[in-house]
This record gives sequence, C-alpha cells and structure tokens, in this order.
Amino acid sequence: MRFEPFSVSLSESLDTARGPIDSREGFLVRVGDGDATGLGEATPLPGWTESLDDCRDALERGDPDDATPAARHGVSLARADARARETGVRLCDELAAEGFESDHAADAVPVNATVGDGSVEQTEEAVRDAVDAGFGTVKLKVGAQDPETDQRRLRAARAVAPDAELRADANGAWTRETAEVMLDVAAELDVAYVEQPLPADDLSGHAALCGRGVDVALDETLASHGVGEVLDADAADVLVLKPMALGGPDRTLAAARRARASGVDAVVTTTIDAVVARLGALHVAAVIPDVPACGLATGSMLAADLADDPAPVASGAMRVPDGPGLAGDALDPLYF
Ligand SMILES: O=C(O)CCC(=O)c1ccccc1C(=O)O
Ligand SMILES: [Mg+2]
Repeated sequence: MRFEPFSVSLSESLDTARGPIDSREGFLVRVGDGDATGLGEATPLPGWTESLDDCRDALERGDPDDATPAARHGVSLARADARARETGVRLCDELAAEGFESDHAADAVPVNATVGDGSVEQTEEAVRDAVDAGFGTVKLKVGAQDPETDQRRLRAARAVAPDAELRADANGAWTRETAEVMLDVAAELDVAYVEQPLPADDLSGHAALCGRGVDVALDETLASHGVGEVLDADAADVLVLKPMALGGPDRTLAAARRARASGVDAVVTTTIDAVVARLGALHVAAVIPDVPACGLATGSMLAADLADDPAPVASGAMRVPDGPGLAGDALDPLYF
C-alpha cells in the first residue's frame, strides 16, 4: 500500500452550524499494481473521523481500523477498486456482487443541492439556482443563526421551490425546545427531513422528536454511536451515511442493509471529499435499491480537484461512470 498527501480548497467556504469548511486535506491511497491497481482516498474531517495526524499514522503503520475510519476508507476503497478493475466491472457492480439484497446497481443516482448557511436573500437565490439547474431536492444548512432567521430562510426556500423536496441540516445546533419549534415549522412547510437537530449524544432526544410530522435524520450521531445503537434506540427515520466517516464502502453498505431491515431509510453523502472518494460514494449509493437523493453534489464546491470530474451533476442526478473500477480510464493519471 502506498499513499501520498493532497490538499484541495473550496472555492467558497461551506458555512455550517459547526463552523466553516474551507479546505480538505487527505491522502490518495494505492494498492496492488498493473491492471489490479486500486485507488482510494482518506480525507479525514474531525468531528466525523480521526484527525489528519492519526489518519497518516494509521496509514503509515498499515493498520487502519474502526478507530481511524478515514484511513480505513482509503484502503477499503482501494481494495474494492482493485478487485473491480481486475474483474473488469464497475465498482458498484463489484460491491453489489459482494452482497446487497440485489445484485443490480443503478446507472444514475439522484442528488441534492447543498445550500450553506447565509442570509434569507442568499438562501433564496441559491435555492432558485438549484431548482433552475434541475435539482429536485435541496438541503439547507441551518442552526448557525437564530431560529427566527432559519424559519424565514425555510419559508423563502419553500416559496421559490414549491415542488422541491426540502431538507434541513442543523449539525446538532439546537436545544430540545428549539428543535421542537423548528420541526413543527418544518412539518408545516412539508420539509422531508431535518438532519441532526440535536447534539450527537442525545439519542433519547432524537427518539422523542420522531413522529412529529417530519422525519429525523442522523449523521454525526452515527460517527459517535454507531448504526446498531441508533437503530436500537429508534432515534432516526433516515440514516445519513458518509463512507469516509463509517470506514469505507463495505461498512457503508452493511449500515444501509441494517437500516433498511429496520424500516429506516439511508442516504449516502460525502464529507466534501476529492474526486476519488466522491466517486466511491456514488458507486456505493448506486448499490442501494431506490436510494433517495444523496448528498454527493459537492464536487462543484472545490476550487480545483485531483482530476476532471468523470461524474458531473446534470439535472439533479449523477451518472455512474462506466468501469472498470471507479471510472474506467478517466482517472488514469492518478494510478501509477
Ligand atoms: O449532504 C450534503 O448535501 C453535502 C454534505 C454535507 O452537508 C456535509 C459535508 C461535510 C461535512 C458535513 C456535512 C453534513 O452533512 O453535515
Ligand atoms: Mg449532516
């Protein structure tokens, strides 16, 4: 296994209730050689994964595990890519063959637009742009400002996007009292789900919010408590699966399977990764039958990427690249 560091900047910072995300640092991971070379990416984001230092240490020692999910993701993705390339199939077909309920992966995945925190006017403009670009689903970052401003932002979004599926992601910012008020407003505006309304550790608080007329999705809680605990606590209607935070494509599909078996839906998103991990997440999403819109439309947030995007967003969806592996020969310059 070989790895090398990279850094990519966002063209505009993504403002969230946990602060802005301005750039992403990580490692490109390679395993094998020749036609059986596989490519992976380890791009840690503290809060969801280990630190950059701990990620590098785990890759250097060659022993990434569940305590270093980004490092494990890099290696697991590279190995799966190598297997797919050796077999001559798309990564998603290789992953499907390894066992979801179907052995058939989709050719395209619906994706949501991601609208960062901002003024009511900025929010309105970004939602309008997303609808004009063909997105059927729009996710708003909320929780950084006062609840009244977020309510105005949600109302403005609904007004300019009457037919869109709206979602809101509070990144754990609210108290239980604020969350109750905000979920009631979200229900009135027919918001599909509110993601991480309460801090990650508040399993019982989230369980109490379920059934208020708007679905509850959990993201950060999965990184700290794991899928089993969340499902056992009936704390979510939807799981937000980030392959980088869960330790790789294999772990992500296992989580999706467990969620579906419990009647809980699963969407796949990125931690705003570079092209390799973004494509990996796209292949994972393609394996989940009838996956709802996923948070994978994050490539356009990067000022520059490691390679041209082989799966650009068009009309609110991403086409899964032809294989073999992640993207056929489109990423050739990154393999060596
Ligand atoms: O889900 C999306 O639309 C994009 C991804 C996203 O919001 C995100 C990106 C980086 C870190 C955290 C998050 C998050 O979902 O909270
Ligand atoms: Mg989230």
